[in-house]
Amino acid sequence: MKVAVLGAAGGIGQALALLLKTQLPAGSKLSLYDIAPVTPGVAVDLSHIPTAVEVKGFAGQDPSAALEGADVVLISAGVARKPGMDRSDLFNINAGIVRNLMEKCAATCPKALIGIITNPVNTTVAIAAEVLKAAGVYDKNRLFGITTLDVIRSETFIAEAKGLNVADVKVSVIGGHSGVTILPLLSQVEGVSFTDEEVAAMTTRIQNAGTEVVEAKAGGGSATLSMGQAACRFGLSLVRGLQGEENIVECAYVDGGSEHAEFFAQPVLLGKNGVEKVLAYGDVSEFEANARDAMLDTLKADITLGVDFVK
Ligand SMILES: NC(=O)c1ccc[n+]([C@@H]2O[C@H](COP(=O)([O-])OP(=O)(O)OC[C@H]3O[C@@H](n4cnc5c(N)ncnc54)[C@H](O)[C@@H]3O)[C@@H](O)[C@H]2O)c1
Ligand SMILES: O=C(O)C[C@H](O)C(=O)O
Repeated sequence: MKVAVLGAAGGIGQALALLLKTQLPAGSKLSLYDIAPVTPGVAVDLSHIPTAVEVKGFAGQDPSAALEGADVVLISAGVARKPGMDRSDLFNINAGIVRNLMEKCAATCPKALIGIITNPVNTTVAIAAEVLKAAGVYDKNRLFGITTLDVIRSETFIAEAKGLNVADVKVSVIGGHSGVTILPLLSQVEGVSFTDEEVAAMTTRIQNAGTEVVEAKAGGGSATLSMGQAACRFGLSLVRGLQGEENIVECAYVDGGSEHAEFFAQPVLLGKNGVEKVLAYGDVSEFEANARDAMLDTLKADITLGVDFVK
């Protein structure tokens, strides 16, 4: 199994690479690419960790060598927010970065499962899809916006608030990955109940958690370590699915035939071809139904921005 990380010298990329080096199955290959010249050095550094995962690093303008034979590609290349910015403010720089990297993926590893981390995810995933379509290699089951950070935040915050063992807390987060498009389905969390006030406050906390980190880092970037963990969890789930393990379910932002929008985050069953089945997200409360319906104009506009950028 070969996993490529694009943006591997960055805050997320290095954390993710470390976790993958220690957690990928024995015999895996880890391929690190970034425009930063330090990237081969990051790979050398990681290669001294005694696990049966081979690491190679590539720098420069062309990621092709890093992508050759990749089964999974995780993309965190791009710029991150500073205080006062929305994720959409990253579009001007990150849209072109994702488009260019996806052109290389389409040419070099068109069958790979591709997970997009680079923000604004609601839009960059649409860009990725359009590039793959233009190259004639689009398979909607192989492209994912990684929204796992919203899931692990929800698990953490709910466990803290309710005094639960976090390992027992399971939460679906649907919609997209920014502001009101992030919708945790608190009504479905087993073994806990929330007052209306708690639901409103917890939903807002989860929606604003990225900003919480951006402000706490005070100009030093956005979430990197928690995102490294989230991307590792998601990447390992993709690998497990590819290896034929059953019942691997993660929430992800996919082109899954949703009635709500062309791309929509919801639980998906993963398998040997990526998305095996898009799962229904189940019954929702009145609060959640209203929040879901209220997000759709924003989400659709985010998607259209990406489609138009490529077309
Ligand atoms: N999906 C999520 O939940 C989530 C969470 C956190 C951050 N993010 C996003 O992830 C992205 C990366 O964040 P970060 O904190 O790692 O930023 P960072 O600045 O620390 O790292 C970004 C890396 O991308 C590299 N890069 C830039 N252009 C490149 C290109 N064309 N090809 C290859 N590499 C390139 C840079 O050299 C840098 O090493 C940001 O857009 C951020 O908003 C997403
Ligand atoms: O908030 C950001 O800009 C980064 C990321 O999307 C996050 O949710 O932490």
